Amino acid sequence: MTDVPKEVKAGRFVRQPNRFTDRITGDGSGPYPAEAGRYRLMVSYACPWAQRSMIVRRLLGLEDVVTLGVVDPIRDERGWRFPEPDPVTGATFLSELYLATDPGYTGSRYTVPCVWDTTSKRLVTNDFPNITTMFETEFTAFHKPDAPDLYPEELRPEIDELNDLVYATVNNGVYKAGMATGQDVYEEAVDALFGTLDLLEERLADRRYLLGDRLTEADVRLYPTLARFDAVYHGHFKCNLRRLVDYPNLWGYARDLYSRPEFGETTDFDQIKRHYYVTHKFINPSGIVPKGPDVDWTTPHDRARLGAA
Ligand SMILES: N[C@@H](CCC(=O)N[C@@H](CS)C(=O)NCC(=O)O)C(=O)O
Repeated sequence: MTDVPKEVKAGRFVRQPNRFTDRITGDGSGPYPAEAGRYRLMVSYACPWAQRSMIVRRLLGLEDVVTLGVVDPIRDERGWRFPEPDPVTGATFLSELYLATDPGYTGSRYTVPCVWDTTSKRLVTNDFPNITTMFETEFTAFHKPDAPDLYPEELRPEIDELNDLVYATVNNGVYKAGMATGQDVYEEAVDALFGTLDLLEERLADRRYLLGDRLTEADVRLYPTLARFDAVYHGHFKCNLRRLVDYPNLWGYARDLYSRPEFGETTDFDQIKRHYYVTHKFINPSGIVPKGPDVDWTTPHDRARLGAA
């Protein structure tokens, strides 16, 4: 397992395209109508892309509508494994679900998050941005009464634009830095990452959330990367120009979100650290998991002064 991943080409990490990109529909058109109890979201607590879908599922009150399957945090060459055979699908490895859907699957990885349809016994999607926006826009009939509108029509252009920047330089930027096997490629990724973090720090000086005084999809996209920053990306991925705790606004913003159960209870620092440090053997051959950092995510954040809850 010390081999460089297949997705690193000429020193540069190029993420594989998502194989399954179907959509569940609220209006019942197409093969995957939104229905309570029909779909199962497969996640790992370690994975930032999966945490976003768990946060949105909780914020919208979809816990009884879309069930949750959770894999072990440590992966070997067989990929993600369920601690017990998954009671709904019977799978022991996540790969079984990929191969049941497409026996000729040729991707180099079987990824979480993904959504399984218990009726057709197929994966509907493993396209993480599609999963959150699908919960937000196609499951409205099942949202809890006071559910926030995380993807309001009038803010979509601004949310999408910000998400594109945050994806390229921050969410995926940390992977580009961490997986780089060329010095220039690494430095380019780190410079872009901290350039965006500096911008976000400024943006959050007078706004409680990225879009102002309401929580949106943009916050859900950024948070899981911040939650992993000092614990993993700063050391393991060499993103060490600054730590999250060195950015007063970003750090306060991250603690503000962490204090809500949808964010805090889906953040498992132990699984996060064990996953990255043990699974990425080509970066950390010893598999030693560092003890630190010694950071208190529950210190008061004083962000309420900037706007609504
Ligand atoms: N679907 C996206 C993002 C999801 C993703 O990368 N998930 C990671 C965990 S954070 C995963 O499942 N990796 C499995 C593997 O590398 O075998 C992708 O294919 O790149």
